Amino acid sequence: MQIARTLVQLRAARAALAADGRPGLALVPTMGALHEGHLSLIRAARAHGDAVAASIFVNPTQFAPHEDFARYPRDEAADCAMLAAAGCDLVWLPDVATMYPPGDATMIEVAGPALLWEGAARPGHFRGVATVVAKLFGQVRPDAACFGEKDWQQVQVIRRMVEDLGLPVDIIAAPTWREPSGLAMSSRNRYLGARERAAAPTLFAVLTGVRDAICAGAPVGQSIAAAEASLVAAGFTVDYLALVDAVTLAPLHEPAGAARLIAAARLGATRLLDNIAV
Ligand SMILES: Nc1ncnc2c1ncn2[C@@H]1O[C@H](COP(=O)(O)OP(=O)(O)OP(=O)(O)O)[C@@H](O)[C@H]1O
Ligand SMILES: CC(C)(CO)[C@@H](O)C(=O)[O-]
Ligand code: BAL
Repeated sequence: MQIARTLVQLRAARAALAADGRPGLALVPTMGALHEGHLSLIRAARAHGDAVAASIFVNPTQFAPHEDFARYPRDEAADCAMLAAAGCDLVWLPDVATMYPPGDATMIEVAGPALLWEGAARPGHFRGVATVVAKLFGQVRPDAACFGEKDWQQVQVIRRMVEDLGLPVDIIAAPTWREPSGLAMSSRNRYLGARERAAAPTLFAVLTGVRDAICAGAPVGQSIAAAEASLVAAGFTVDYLALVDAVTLAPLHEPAGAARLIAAARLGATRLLDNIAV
């Protein structure tokens, strides 16, 4: 596995892959602190592309000032070992000055699917995500890029940006990788204390319960209100739990077309996301 830390090294590594007869490249953007969910993306990317690159960059512009940028888990050595073992060909490890050079003055603002939910709970978050993903695409020049459905809204925002800007990158969405308890794997799960970890799988259990109730004909508003009450009883603070159009993220009052149940809820200081198809 080649490791690139500068744009010069990245270009050389990219050229070496092409010279090796592997012109197609799929990128898996990450913020590191890797787990099995990330490795499932590497496998999905391998199934699509000739070669696989991963990037690791904890992107400051997608964190608000009060959020966990400074304490976000970082373990580059363990991440690189996991990527190499998973068959990754290239890892891109840029620093902040490479991603945001002096005088940097361009940000990408997606409206539409970025406005509600995570966009409302974390103002500026998707602006940072869209900007860094567009930069990564420009630097790595992948043919495809793979993102996890765990961050459902993020996938829709990136698809919107790629379509609107005409970026030549196929977006692959990979299913959410879960622990046996049902808890969606996430780098932030390592913030959970023992009691919080025991309560965390309730989020997925509650989502599947709401989905089943809605599919059996129960009213959406009533099912969601009952689910929020169950989450609060389990110790969560609910940021949102909503039935939405799977692509536009517009709220739905009854299931129609491709619908998604999305949720963000906090256990202590740890914010968990999850979603399922309805
Ligand atoms: N459990 C999972 N299943 C599938 N994809 C995942 C999972 N967890 C993360 N991903 C995907 O991995 C990519 C990188 O995500 P990131 O590095 O932020 O990890 P994370 O576990 O989502 O961390 P965080 O706790 O910050 O949300 C994203 O496309 C994300 O959706
Ligand atoms: C896509 C991403 C790597 C951009 O920083 C990040 O939002 C993430 O890890 O999901
Ligand atoms: N996986 C989403 C990245 C973030 O929470 O900033």
